[in-house]
Amino acid sequence: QRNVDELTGQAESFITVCYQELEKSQSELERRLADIHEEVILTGTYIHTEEELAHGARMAWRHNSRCIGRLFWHSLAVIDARGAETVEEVAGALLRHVEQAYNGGKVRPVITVFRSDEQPDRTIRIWNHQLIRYAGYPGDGEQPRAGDPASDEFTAVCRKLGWQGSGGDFDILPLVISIGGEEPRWFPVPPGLVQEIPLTHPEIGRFPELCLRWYPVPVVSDMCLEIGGIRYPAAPFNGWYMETEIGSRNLGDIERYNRLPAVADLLGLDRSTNTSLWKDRALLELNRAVLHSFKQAGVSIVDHHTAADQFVRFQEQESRQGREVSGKWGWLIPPMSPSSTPIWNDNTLRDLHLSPRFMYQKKAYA
Ligand code: HEM
Ligand SMILES: N/C(=N/c1cccc(CO[C@@H]2CCNC2)c1)c1cccs1
Repeated sequence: QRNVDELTGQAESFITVCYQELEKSQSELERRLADIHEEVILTGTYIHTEEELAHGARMAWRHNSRCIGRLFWHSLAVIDARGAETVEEVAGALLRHVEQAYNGGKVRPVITVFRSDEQPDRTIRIWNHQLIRYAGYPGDGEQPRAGDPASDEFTAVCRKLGWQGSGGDFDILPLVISIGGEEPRWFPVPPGLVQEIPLTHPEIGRFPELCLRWYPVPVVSDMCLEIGGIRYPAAPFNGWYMETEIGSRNLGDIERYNRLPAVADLLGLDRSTNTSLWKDRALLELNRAVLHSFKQAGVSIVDHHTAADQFVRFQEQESRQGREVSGKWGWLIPPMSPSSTPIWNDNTLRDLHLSPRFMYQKKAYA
């Protein structure tokens, strides 16, 4: 009985706000609430309409306290894939998501929502952290490591399932999907689907000697979307990149590709002392190379200053709508030159833990 009351309460809160924002009438709201109440009593759950699913997903983005890119929350394209039954159908939907999101370089924010987790034996899980990501190879005593250390564990799972990579720094991992307790199935990403971007620099002609590249679209695929008490454990979503994610973190972090020394050496910087600020100069040129290369390739990307300004516009927009903004300062400030952005001095940010929301969930493997 508790679950029925808890679910009914969560449904009521969501539907009330959702129908208000969609400017539906009071009678339509009351009818929907009565129908849901009956459905929950009869079946123990309830099914979202396409409209409720779409607006709920947009609200979950708008609510996320860690996201700097929320100005465009209203434009999220929502693909309803709750009817996908087999792993083959799921894999097909994921490949279509990547294509739709890339959109020839004019990246579109898209989310694909698969069925909710009512029936455990039919629950779909995507084992990838992101649909497109590079493999990681720890190497052994003799062999040097290769690829993205963040992918080492998942890459080992893929190899155990029979997938083979080239062992290089930029092998694109397969899609790994499971349904209920079944063994996961893996599907290679077709080579032509991902137009990777080789990194060049606007002034440093020898930059390509670093042999660096990155994929155009980040599609996070391991978070759970919760709307009005209903959980969707497979709901991959993408936006476009902010350049520092690639330049400062993915390629810059010591425990990731750790390329700052190589960039500094190419620049002929003095790495024998911190006071030359060689790491800072390497970070700057690496981030400039990322922006330059994406622009050259005609692929959407945002720099951290523009993204911060857009976040301030989002705060103003939300204030006009009479909504408080949920924010986590430590996540919203960019990893490069944070104090030069307007977010730095914002001491009003609070994490409001709003729902609908995106949640972390137990890894599908290990
Ligand atoms: C449109 C362009 C977008 C940009 C530039 C952007 C930027 C970012 C950045 C830089 C982060 C921090 C990531 C990190 O430090 O690892 C973030 C976090 C996040 N974003 Fe956005 N975002 C965008 C769109 C979206 C969309 C479309 C969604 C979902 C519908 C979304 C949901 C989230 C969530 C859930 C997090 C927190 C992830 C976590 O806790 O690990 N974002 N965003
Ligand atoms: N630009 C982006 N960046 C990210 C947004 C959310 C999560 C991530 C990756 O998160 C990892 C876990 C915490 N940091 C790295 C990256 C987007 C991905 C999907 C929509 S926008």
